[in-house]
Amino acid sequence: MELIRGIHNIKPEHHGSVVTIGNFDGVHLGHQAVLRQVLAKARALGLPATVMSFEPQPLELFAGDKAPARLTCFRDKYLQLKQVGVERLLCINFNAHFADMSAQDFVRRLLVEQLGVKFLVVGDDFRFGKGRCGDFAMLVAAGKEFGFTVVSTQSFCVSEQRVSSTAIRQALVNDDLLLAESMLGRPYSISGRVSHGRKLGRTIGFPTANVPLKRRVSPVSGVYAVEVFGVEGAPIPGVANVGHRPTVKGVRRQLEVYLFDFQSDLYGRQIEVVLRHKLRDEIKFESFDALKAQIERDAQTARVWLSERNNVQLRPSNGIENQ
Ligand SMILES: Cc1cc2nc3c(=O)[nH]c(=O)nc-3n(C[C@H](O)[C@H](O)[C@H](O)COP(=O)(O)O)c2cc1C
Ligand SMILES: Nc1ncnc2c1ncn2[C@@H]1O[C@H](COP(=O)(O)OP(=O)(O)OP(=O)(O)O)[C@@H](O)[C@H]1O
Repeated sequence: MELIRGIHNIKPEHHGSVVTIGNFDGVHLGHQAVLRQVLAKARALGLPATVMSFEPQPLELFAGDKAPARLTCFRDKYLQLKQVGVERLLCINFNAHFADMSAQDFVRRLLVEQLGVKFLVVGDDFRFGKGRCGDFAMLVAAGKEFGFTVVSTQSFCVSEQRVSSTAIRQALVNDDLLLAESMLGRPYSISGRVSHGRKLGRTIGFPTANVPLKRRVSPVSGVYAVEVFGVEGAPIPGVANVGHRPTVKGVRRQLEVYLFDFQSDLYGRQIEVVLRHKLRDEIKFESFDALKAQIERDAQTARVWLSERNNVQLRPSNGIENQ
């Protein structure tokens, strides 16, 4: 998949495309349905399937700290879009200058002159341009004038609820990991590179791999039974905390994971931590010893939960129990 970083990097050879526009945070099942539509049309027209997305997301510019939590960082979004077969990702730096572009300029300069869009797929509630003045009707009218087709997406629902990044964030805040999974089409996970921590964990028998969340606001917090991918062929079970570690006066929020029965060095490795089950909220303990005792209990509960889950999954589906 070709990544075009910014409008200034759109080249004449990028002219002529089938485009969809949005944040695509999480690349959930609703997004995937839209992308299938885009890919099918792109194949039929012999043009590249192109996603236009924004970094930061518009609300991250407008609302700052009050912006909704992010389901995926840009790296994961890139990989997920690539995996579904998108050929081009145009990532627009959503800054004050871009936000100031009029709806007319967005259509004429960007969509028509630079991208030469031939077919556009957007939600019928899509708004764009300075002051969110542009809407679906305006795109349809512009399509007639400049010779491109605009279609709206059909709502993709799970259990009669429209799948959206917002609904998934809400499910995660409610600790409903299974509902989030049913809308994402995969379990919720956090990926990142393991960095050096304060190395206090190992002094209490729980060395942890730290994954900084950087500027990303996480929709989850607390202690989870997890499985870690990307280290060995098979996932490694463990227990993780997402939070700012009030007991040790931690400042920044991060993900810390203790992998069961695992000794090797993970520093610098890119890992994916799949959250399987929430155990509890993060709390401030009176002492480091009390924290240690609780982490021991957390680890034990996580081990039991994960092994029971695996036993259920290994059980034959014809109802005959293993002896
Ligand atoms: C399973 C688990 C649960 C944790 N729960 C809490 C908690 O409730 N409160 C807290 O302040 N820190 C919690 N922590 C974070 C510890 O404070 C942290 O792992 C320890 O200080 C080691 O930090 P280090 O990686 O910088 O060495 C937890 C860590 C793990 C692995
Ligand atoms: N469930 C869905 N069914 C059909 N189209 C969808 C669905 N969810 C999103 N889309 C469409 O996918 C494109 C990108 O969506 P975008 O990421 O902006 O919205 P979203 O997932 O609904 O997020 P939010 O909850 O933040 O509004 C848009 O054209 C949007 O209309």
